[in-house]
Amino acid sequence: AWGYGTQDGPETWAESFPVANGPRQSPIDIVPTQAQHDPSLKHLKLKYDPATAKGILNNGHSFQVDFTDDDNSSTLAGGPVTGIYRLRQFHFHWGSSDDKGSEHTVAGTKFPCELHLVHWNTKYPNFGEAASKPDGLAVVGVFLKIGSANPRLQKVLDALDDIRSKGRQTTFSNFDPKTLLPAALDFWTYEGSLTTPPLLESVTWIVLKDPVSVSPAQMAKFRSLLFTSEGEAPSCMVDNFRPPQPLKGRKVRASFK
Ligand SMILES: NS(=O)(=O)c1cccc(NC(=O)NCCCCO)c1
Ligand SMILES: [Zn+2]
Repeated sequence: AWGYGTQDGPETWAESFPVANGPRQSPIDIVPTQAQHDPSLKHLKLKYDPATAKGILNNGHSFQVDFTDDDNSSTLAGGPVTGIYRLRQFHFHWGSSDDKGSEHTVAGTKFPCELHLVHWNTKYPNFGEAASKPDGLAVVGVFLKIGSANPRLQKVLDALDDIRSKGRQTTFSNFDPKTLLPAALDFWTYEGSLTTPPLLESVTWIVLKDPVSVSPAQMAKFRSLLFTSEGEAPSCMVDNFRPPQPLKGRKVRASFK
């Protein structure tokens, strides 16, 4: 199976997932001076109901907070997408030290952590179907930058003690992911893919320009998770990020001047 190590990491993924070398792979390096302001882009409309938060899971690659997605209680609309996309889960990618960890980079700058809020297009019957369509998914990316402790992260980080090993999950309720976002929702957008296998080219990426803060102590909590299951030799869950991929002629648009 795939991972982030030397034997199973991003440089090996094309062996099992040839789309890894496809025309619209993610993440990318975002170069602000090359991004074109598109005044026709609508503002992002995010409506999240805290009651849809369901559980938190260590899936062996990251940890994710899952949401019930059987109605339009938690949705994304506007921005670069047409129609309504339902929130499915959010998760993070982070580094072994504060100088790396994000998947997208900004003019070569790496952030210590990146949050992904994953939504699927309700024109399709479910997430699995949507994930195989070119307009099936919309992922909002948020950079985390080292600074003061972020109180909005604390409930998520406090739950990590219960999901230390791969396969562990616990209930996680009454959480509004909107509290994890920066004040301004200015964004860059481009057509890309899942950043992990199966690397499906089905994602409209919406990467927010403004980061939110995370403290070094909070980063240490992310790094206390394990890639491995209980009973296996423990391996710290760190550096679970794919490096930037070739742009291959794609345009990155900016919602702001
Ligand atoms: N990292 S990401 O592009 O936001 C993203 C979003 C939604 C799904 C995925 N990847 C997967 O679901 N891969 C299947 C197995 C992953 C963990 O079990 C990646
Ligand atoms: Zn991700």
